[in-house]
Amino acid sequence: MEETVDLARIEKAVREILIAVGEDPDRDGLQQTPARVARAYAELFAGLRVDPGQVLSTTFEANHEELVLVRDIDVTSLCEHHLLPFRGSAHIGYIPGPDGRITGLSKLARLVEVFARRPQVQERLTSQIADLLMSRLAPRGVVVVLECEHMCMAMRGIQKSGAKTITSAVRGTFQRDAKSRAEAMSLIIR
Ligand SMILES: Nc1nc2c(ncn2[C@@H]2O[C@H](COP(=O)(O)OP(=O)(O)OP(=O)(O)O)[C@@H](O)[C@H]2O)c(=O)[nH]1
Ligand SMILES: [Zn+2]
Repeated sequence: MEETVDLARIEKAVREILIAVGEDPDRDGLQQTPARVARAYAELFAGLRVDPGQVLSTTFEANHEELVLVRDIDVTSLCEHHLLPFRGSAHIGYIPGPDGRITGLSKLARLVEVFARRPQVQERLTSQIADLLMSRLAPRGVVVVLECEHMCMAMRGIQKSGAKTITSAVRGTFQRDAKSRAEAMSLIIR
């Protein structure tokens, strides 16, 4: 895992892109742009340098063997095909396992951030969240639903703004038991 982002290299590349599209990278408004874009990319791809497992290192005991659901978590990521944003909401639910371990609610949102700040496809982002929760919390089940609009479909190409892509990843009891899956989905899908 690279420890730091090579800012100088991004700067050089962005300057090249500006020239390639017919701009003058030395004109007043663009002089600082390569450096700004480099810093922006360092931020937008910061998740590549974070171990997502660490996010779930704090867990608590609780006598709650029923659904915990955090919905409407803001999610913004960059599609790995065009490096354009896709954004929307993540809904994450789980049923704690027999040993009753739960995690802090904010950690679910932190987990979304770590995986979203990488070049992504929405399907993988969805399943990475579900799989990490399964492996770290050993819950009875996990359900993750993402609803996002992709700028690569809105700003360019087919140019259909407003289209929402919904992806889900269900694990454990939600996969086996249609009733508990339907219950979770009824709370998620409005
Ligand atoms: N499955 C999936 N596809 C995505 C995601 N983000 C972007 N895409 C799609 O990736 C595909 C890339 O297709 P290509 O034909 O290689 O690229 P393109 O010529 O730019 O495609 P168009 O967008 O159709 O113009 C497009 O259909 C995008 O809509 C994602 O998160 N998941
Ligand atoms: Zn795309």
